Amino acid sequence: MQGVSKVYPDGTVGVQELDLTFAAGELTVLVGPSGCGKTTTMKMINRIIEPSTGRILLGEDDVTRVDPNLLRRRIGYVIQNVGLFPHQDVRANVGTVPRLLGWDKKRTRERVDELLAVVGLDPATFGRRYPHQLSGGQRQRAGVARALAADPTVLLMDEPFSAVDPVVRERLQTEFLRIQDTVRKTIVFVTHDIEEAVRLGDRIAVMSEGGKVEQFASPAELLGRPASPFVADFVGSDRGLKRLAVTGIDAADLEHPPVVRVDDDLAAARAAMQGAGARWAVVLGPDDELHGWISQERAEGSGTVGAAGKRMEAWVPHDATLKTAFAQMLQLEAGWVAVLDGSRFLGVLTPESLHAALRRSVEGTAPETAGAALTTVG
Ligand SMILES: Nc1ncnc2c1ncn2[C@@H]1O[C@H](COP(=O)(O)OP(=O)(O)OP(=O)(O)O)[C@@H](O)[C@H]1O
Repeated sequence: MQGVSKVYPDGTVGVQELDLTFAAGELTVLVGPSGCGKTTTMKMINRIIEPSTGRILLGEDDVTRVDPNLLRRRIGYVIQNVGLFPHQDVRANVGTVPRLLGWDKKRTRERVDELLAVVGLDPATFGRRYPHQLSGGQRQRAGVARALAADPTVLLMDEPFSAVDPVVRERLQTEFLRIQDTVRKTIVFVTHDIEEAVRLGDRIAVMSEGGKVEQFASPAELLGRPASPFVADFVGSDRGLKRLAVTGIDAADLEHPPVVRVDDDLAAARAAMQGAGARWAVVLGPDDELHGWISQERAEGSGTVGAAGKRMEAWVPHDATLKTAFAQMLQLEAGWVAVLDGSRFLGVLTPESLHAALRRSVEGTAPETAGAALTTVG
């Protein structure tokens, strides 16, 4: 979108001089308070609303020069409460655009069944049902399948998950992320819910009244470095906590306590802890798999580490987020969690290293300015 404005006939400015680039294959979220122009922005992309000025390019094409009907077949559209046709069954609903495109019956049917399976609706069970015979979550899934039917390059989603309860919403979000992982559409997603924005977005545009973009950034950057008091206020005072959910574990974040083996004797364990100046050591099996841990106290006397050590349940895979690691720590009342690659031990996270990892994530996403470099030192 280049210099796009929308002034409604009554003089209301929906959006003003908007410049935004949506990267191919990414999910971009438009988020902001009610009335800030999110829906106006989205609906100009498929020309449900005509822009007053400016240009909107889809690849090479200026969308204002494309026949709107042809345009909308290239752009899937999912709205709140789905907008499924009430008098058509699920199969007919999902097959809408392929039919418009003149696909034959067999091809349409195959595509519909494939998509229903993708969104987790068994075609045999749900294909012949009408929208009122589905739950809110199932209707939403059918809506997503319909939007994907003709394999559009772009998907517009306007608060698609806001009409269902929080538990169903979270499940739909998880499923949707899985679908996006396989289809990799260019998605513009409108929500007023910052949690949803942070969870789903590759990039997030925070908008304020008049369609002004206050910040356009990755979730981690938005939470770590809000560009203005407006953004800081909008993302919330618990943004530090929210950031845990969007920050992955980096090898450099891990701590490396002394390591002993299950069949080592206790004298060796004592020596390892003394050598490292540590009060405890991680106990590993022969293939570096996590067995547990042993404290200085339990390492007194004679015998093997395996017999004296304690089992350890607190672990996370290396591709988990800091939030998962922190949740494990709290749930198991553990002072640390092990980070594993498959079953292989990589290192541990403690509250201190979690905190350092959060700080690192902010510094890592910051532009390379002299100021940022200075704060990193020390
Ligand atoms: N047809 C219209 N005529 C006049 N003003 C309009 C029209 N449609 C929208 N507006 C105004 O344009 C501004 C932006 O509206 P828009 O629907 O884009 O906001 P939004 O961010 O999507 O809000 P919400 O989160 O409440 O859905 C608002 O002030 C709204 O009142």
